[in-house]
Amino acid sequence: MAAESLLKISSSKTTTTTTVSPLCNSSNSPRRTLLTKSLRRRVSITNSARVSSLTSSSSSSSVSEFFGCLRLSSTPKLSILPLKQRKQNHGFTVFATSADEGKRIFPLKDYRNIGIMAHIDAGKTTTTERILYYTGKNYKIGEVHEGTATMDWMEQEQERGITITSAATTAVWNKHRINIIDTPGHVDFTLEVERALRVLDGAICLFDSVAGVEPQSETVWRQADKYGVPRICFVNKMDRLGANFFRTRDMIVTNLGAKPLVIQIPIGAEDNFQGIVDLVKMKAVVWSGEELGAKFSYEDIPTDLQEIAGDYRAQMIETVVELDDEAMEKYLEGVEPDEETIRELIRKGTISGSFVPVLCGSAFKNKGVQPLLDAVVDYLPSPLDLPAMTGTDPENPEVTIERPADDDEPFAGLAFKIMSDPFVGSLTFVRVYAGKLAAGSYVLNANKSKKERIGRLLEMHANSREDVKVALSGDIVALAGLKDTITGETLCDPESPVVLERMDFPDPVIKVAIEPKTKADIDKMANGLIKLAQEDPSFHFSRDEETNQTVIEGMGELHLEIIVDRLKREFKVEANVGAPQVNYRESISKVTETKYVHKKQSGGAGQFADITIRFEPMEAGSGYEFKSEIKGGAVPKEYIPGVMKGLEECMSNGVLAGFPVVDVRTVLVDGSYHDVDSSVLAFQLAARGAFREGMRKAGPRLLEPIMKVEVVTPEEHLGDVIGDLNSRRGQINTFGDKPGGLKVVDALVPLAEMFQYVSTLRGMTKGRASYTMHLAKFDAVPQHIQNQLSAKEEAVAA
Ligand SMILES: Nc1nc2c(ncn2[C@@H]2O[C@H](COP(=O)(O)OP(=O)(O)OP(=O)(O)O)[C@@H](O)[C@H]2O)c(=O)[nH]1
Repeated sequence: MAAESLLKISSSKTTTTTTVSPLCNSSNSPRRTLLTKSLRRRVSITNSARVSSLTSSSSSSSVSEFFGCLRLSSTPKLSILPLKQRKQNHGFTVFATSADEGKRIFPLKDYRNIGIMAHIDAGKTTTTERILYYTGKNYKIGEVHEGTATMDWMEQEQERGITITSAATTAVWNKHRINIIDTPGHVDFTLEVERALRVLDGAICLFDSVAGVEPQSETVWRQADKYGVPRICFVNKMDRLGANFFRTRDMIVTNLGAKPLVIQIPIGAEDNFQGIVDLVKMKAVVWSGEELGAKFSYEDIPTDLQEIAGDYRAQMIETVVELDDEAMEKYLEGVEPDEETIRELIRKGTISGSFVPVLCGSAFKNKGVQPLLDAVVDYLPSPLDLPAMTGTDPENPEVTIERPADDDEPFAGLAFKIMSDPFVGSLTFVRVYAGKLAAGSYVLNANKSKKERIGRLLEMHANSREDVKVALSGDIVALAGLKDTITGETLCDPESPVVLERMDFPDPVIKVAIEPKTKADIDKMANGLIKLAQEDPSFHFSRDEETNQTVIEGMGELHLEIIVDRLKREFKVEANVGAPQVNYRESISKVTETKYVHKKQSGGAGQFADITIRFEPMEAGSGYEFKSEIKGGAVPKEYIPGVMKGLEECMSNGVLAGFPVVDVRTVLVDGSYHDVDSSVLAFQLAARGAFREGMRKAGPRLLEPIMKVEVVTPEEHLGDVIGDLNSRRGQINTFGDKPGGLKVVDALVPLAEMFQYVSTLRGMTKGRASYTMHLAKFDAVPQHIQNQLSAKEEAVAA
């Protein structure tokens, strides 16, 4: 995965965030299990083990083994009002349901599956709340700063005023069904954005018109590029002091390398922000007030804006006619395309990624939201506008299978999020790509070759829900009652199996030891951790049998803080938490060859295996590779899997300090065997021996995460900020200026030196500076620190 790690700390809100990446791996890769700690001393479970241990009785022993004993609490029943009653209670009509008795209500061409993404605090949740209000689904608006926003339904979200989990909801605008996923801006939760982007067809990218394009916007923009998600930009907060639409437009070019297509310009700014000029209609859209539901009217463009509006309209038309020969020819003859053609061409260019339409407004002051919804409908794609989803045949991964968005195709959907739920146990969010999915039916989990029964199908509205009988292609629904399916797996028609492309998950970069405050809470903590890990593939936990400690691993300090907080609130477990530690990696610096003979003769059948392994360093981010160069059957084919397994097992536990080994290729170059005494196990044991000896000779190195840190500070604190970064082993790269007389410092600093930086920075600058950071690379740690960490590991092992 190419996403990068980023950590944002704002002095005004105590928040810390991170995402990661170069070492990210696919969840089905062997490296997922390698992440967990030493096999020799520690026990850990993989995601799939977590899920099955939770839900199937046959595997419950693995959980009991893990935590001594574990009792799973029974789940209370969910009481949902019948749809009719709910409609009456809420006093609004729900017509978003996709199917009535299996019959499609909204044609697929009228579906928009969209996400809203941006930097922290750009206004994603506020905009979503306004969308819900204006589409008639929310009868009472929630305000983020009052802690009543519908989409931010977790207690922590309401208290902190931030979004942690993606919430899904459905709304209707202009006879189109819009499925919206509100995503978090904090980088510790970027996995949520990644998951959403994987299943969405289009996105609204929000910017704060004062700050412009901020670091996390860059990160999510690159994530959207990775999945080829068409998007439109909304320059929000035009009412704020210092709002500047055109500067933000320029930053879209310079910071994101994108081609903006300005289709609206603001009328006024800051206190005087009144509305927008719609360059497609060439009309002013002016709101009569700032309150919720304020009316707007189409008017003539104010005189002082006519020239600039004309210029931007000309630019817009010149850009769009390039997409169509006929329109271009007419334009060159002096005939402008009509409104409908302009819209069609903007749609074409948005979907093909030729440009990104740019709009503006103020979600908070209720200006610009309705035209934004129009743009979603007009310019973002329906599932029919995108290439058919492809996957592979589970029996034969070489064979590619297409699943076009069509209700008559065999069912295929992707589970993209698991959410633990106090009422139904757990909810699995699924994007239906093709076919139909009915409550009570059986589907195949193609990754596990296991059938699953769909207990209930729920259409989600933030934290409330409605039962539906059938989900159709294009829908996003939550399923209750699945037993074995985890995030990223494919559910499909058992008669037409297909495995859709899986999602990548980032590897954790920090970890802390955690223990319940009372012994009685051991079971409860285990139960809670299993459920939380089920929901969040970027959160891992393992148990160190020697120290009797449980270690939780995640994407940043805030990520783990929220996990501990959720343990307390949702699972009623008070926990003691240790100091955070960095997740190091181990690698090698030179090529070496090691011969190892495993030989045992103790009466009965003996054990014999002789192998020569070459260890080679690989480029950063390459992970681990095994190759065989055996010729003439020196090691018979049937024993080679034993060698692979033995080496793979050791990769989770490097020789220096027991950290996962990365960027190493192992090559089986030679060996010999015994007709009677050789076995797969003997070769596995020989491989382990070769690993221990070979790695020590190959110049082992400890690698640490190095963060790219950007600090924005008033000039008077610049000296203190730089001095402090230097004392943290930081390497200052550049200085620059930011709007408002602020200075910006770019530096590379080891993550190990950045814990609690937020408090230091706040103290040093009286809360006036802020910083963001993301993972730049893994690099060798200085020798004296490597020695300290190795010594510590040896002491534990002794
Ligand atoms: N002045 C002004 N304030 C706004 C506007 N939109 C949102 N805000 C405020 O900005 C703050 C952050 O808004 P949110 O909607 O929580 O932003 P977010 O992007 O969802 O934040 P995270 O989920 O934490 O990343 C809140 O106090 C909002 O009231 C706007 O258009 N104008």
